[in-house]
Amino acid sequence: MDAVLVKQVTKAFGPGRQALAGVDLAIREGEIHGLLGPNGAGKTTLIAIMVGLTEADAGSVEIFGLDVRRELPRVQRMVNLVRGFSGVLEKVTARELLIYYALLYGAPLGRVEEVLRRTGLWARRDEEVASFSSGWRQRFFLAKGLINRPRVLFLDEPTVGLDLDAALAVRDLIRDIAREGCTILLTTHYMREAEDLCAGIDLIAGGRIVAGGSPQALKDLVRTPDLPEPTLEDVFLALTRESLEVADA
Ligand SMILES: Nc1ncnc2c1ncn2[C@@H]1O[C@H](COP(=O)(O)OP(=O)(O)OP(=O)(O)O)[C@@H](O)[C@H]1O
Repeated sequence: MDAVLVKQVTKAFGPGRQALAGVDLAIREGEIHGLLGPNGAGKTTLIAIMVGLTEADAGSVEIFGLDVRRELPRVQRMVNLVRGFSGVLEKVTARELLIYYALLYGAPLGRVEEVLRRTGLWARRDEEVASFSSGWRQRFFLAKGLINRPRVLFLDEPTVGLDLDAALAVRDLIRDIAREGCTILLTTHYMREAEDLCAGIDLIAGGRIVAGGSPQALKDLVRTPDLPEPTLEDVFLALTRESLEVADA
């Protein structure tokens, strides 16, 4: 069974403001799946629909066979969402905040220690999250994202703004989380990150999926005698620009 199955999802934010124009997407259980696209392509809107924060105008999303619209409370117990650039409360320690989230989700309090250890935050559990550097903050948000043992974790630009070392540490953590069986949908503007982490990638532009497949399969799509060894950046530029030119024509 697919962990996530999206069929013909559309969403408009008013007349002439079509954010998603019939998106199909499938993610296999246990996979780290990339959703890549230029600014305004529809990635965040699609994630919001997949986790039940926003309603699609048409189409359906299933998480492990459960329809997000009809089974929202059950779906929300199975998923979690981590965004880059999230704010945190002042004057509260990592442990205190995680206890709060555990109570909110009805998770056993023992889960707090587990996620603190899992994310390397145990030694800093009694420090204020507001005092953490961006990289440590992002670890905290991953810990928060794991508090309800999600089967699918949505990561919307989880390494945005991090320096290389911090980004690499977060990527390692993402890989470990997937290895433990969690399915992950990742958006990122860093092609290297997508290539390092993702088994499958969908490219979205102008609210439509323009190509999908493994990083290698995507490169094969744009390989030419002039460009015998395309990078994922080449793929991204060629396919997203092409689709936007068609949409503008
Ligand atoms: N709440 C909203 N009201 C009106 N328009 C919106 C709203 N949210 C998104 N949009 C529009 O929908 C389109 C898709 O936006 P979305 O944020 O999903 O793109 P994105 O791919 O996540 O972009 P980025 O890479 O910049 O985060 C954009 O044209 C955006 O302006």
